[in-house]
Amino acid sequence: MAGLSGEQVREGLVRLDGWEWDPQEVLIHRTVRLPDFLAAVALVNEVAQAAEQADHHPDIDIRYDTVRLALSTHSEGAVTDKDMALAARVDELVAATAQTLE
Ligand SMILES: C[C@H](O)[C@H](O)[C@H]1CNC2=NC(N)=NC(=O)C2=N1
Repeated sequence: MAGLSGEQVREGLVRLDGWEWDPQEVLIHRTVRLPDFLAAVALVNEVAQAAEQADHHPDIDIRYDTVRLALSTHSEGAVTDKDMALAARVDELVAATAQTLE
C-alpha cells in the first residue's frame, strides 16, 4: 500500500470528520470527547473490532472521557488509503455512538 502525498492526505481529510494531519509525526489523528470513561472505553472496543476486521490498528489514548486515535501505516512509514478507510469507519462508529447517547 503506497504512501499518500501530503496533498492526497489533505484531499482525503475533506471527506472525514474531525481528523487532522500531522506531517511531522506522519499520521492523521482525531480526538473524541464522550460523556464519561465507560463511554470512552465502549467506543474504543468498537474501534478495536473494526481494526481487527481491517487488520489495521490505530494508536489509541484514553484520558477519562477523551479518546485520541492516530492512524498511520507502520509498514510504509506513511499515511495510506488503509488509514483513510479505517478513519472513515471510525467516523461511522463515532456518529452511531453519538446517536445512542442522545
Ligand atoms: C501482519 C499484519 O498485517 C501487520 O502487522 C499489520 C497489522 N496492523 C497494522 N496497523 C497499522 N497501523 N500499520 C501496519 O503497518 C499494520 N500492519
